[in-house]
Amino acid sequence: MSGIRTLIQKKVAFYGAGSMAEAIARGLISRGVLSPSSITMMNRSNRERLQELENKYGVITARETAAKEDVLQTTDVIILSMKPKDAAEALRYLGPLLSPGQLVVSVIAGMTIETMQTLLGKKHPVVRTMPNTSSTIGLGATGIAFSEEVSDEDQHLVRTLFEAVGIVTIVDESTIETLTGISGSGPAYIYYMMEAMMEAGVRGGLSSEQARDLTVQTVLGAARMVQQTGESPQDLRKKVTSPNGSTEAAIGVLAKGHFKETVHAAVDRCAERSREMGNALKEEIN
Ligand SMILES: NC(=O)C1=CN([C@@H]2O[C@H](COP(=O)(O)OP(=O)(O)OC[C@H]3O[C@@H](n4cnc5c(N)ncnc54)[C@H](O)[C@@H]3O)[C@@H](O)[C@H]2O)C=CC1
Ligand SMILES: O=C(O)[C@@H]1CCC=N1
Repeated sequence: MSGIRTLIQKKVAFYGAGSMAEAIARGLISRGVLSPSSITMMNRSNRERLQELENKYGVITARETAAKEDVLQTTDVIILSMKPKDAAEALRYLGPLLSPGQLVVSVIAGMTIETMQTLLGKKHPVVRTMPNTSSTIGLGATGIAFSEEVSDEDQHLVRTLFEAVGIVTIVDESTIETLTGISGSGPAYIYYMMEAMMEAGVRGGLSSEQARDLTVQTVLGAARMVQQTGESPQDLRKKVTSPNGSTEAAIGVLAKGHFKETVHAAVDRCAERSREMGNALKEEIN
């Protein structure tokens, strides 16, 4: 891959090698933003998983403690991509290894910039992001909040990294939990809706393949309609809904089941849960 020109000439390490790390790494590689040889992935102890990532994407992996330590000491951008419960230990370990030129980027739900810097033991430049798994295919949606210490150049770098795998919005840190409730966790709500539509299709006599194809195309088409026509979902919904017709009947059932209120409550609960996870991490400081 060394002959391929890539957009960013920086080394990036994923500290945590699960689904989110894979989604971003895969997106960055397939979009030609980073070469696989610029990416190092590491996890706590699952060597088979690292072998799988090496085989699939040609990335470098760090398995032994000394190799991991070397990566964490020398890589330009370290992407924290472990679960919140593992973050405190990892950040405490990382802090003393970091030198000033390195940038720490977190995708961890709930963990605040303040908590990150406290656990690192210094006011190191850190970035709090909330991406989603659609980054895998370049259709991610990522919210980003920077600590004061992040230089303009590094802000640009992080933006470029995440824009390569979807859209980016820079937000005030205070809104990132709500953003998690919309776009971070949002794909799961849409999948849940799709599961229900497919099940209903099969119950009504469609084959599972038909139900799947029709549901997928319907979700895709609806999202594209909002994007490409510029019309609001409400106006587009009205165009589907003939007076006294079948759609109106269906929407009536959803409204009776408090569909909108349920979605609002789900988003609120997601944001609240992110805050709870953040608070649990904060408590680990003392
Ligand atoms: N999955 C998703 O849709 C999204 C996840 N996130 C965030 O991404 C983070 C990771 O989530 P997933 O990828 O779903 O989790 P996962 O469980 O698939 O992956 C976590 C990885 O972290 C590694 N790890 C744990 N402790 C470690 C340590 N001390 N040193 C090195 N590696 C360590 C594990 O071995 C594993 O490879 C979470 O904090 C989550 O909040 C953010 C946005 C979306
Ligand atoms: O479920 C979670 O906690 C993570 C954060 C956003 C999506 N997945």
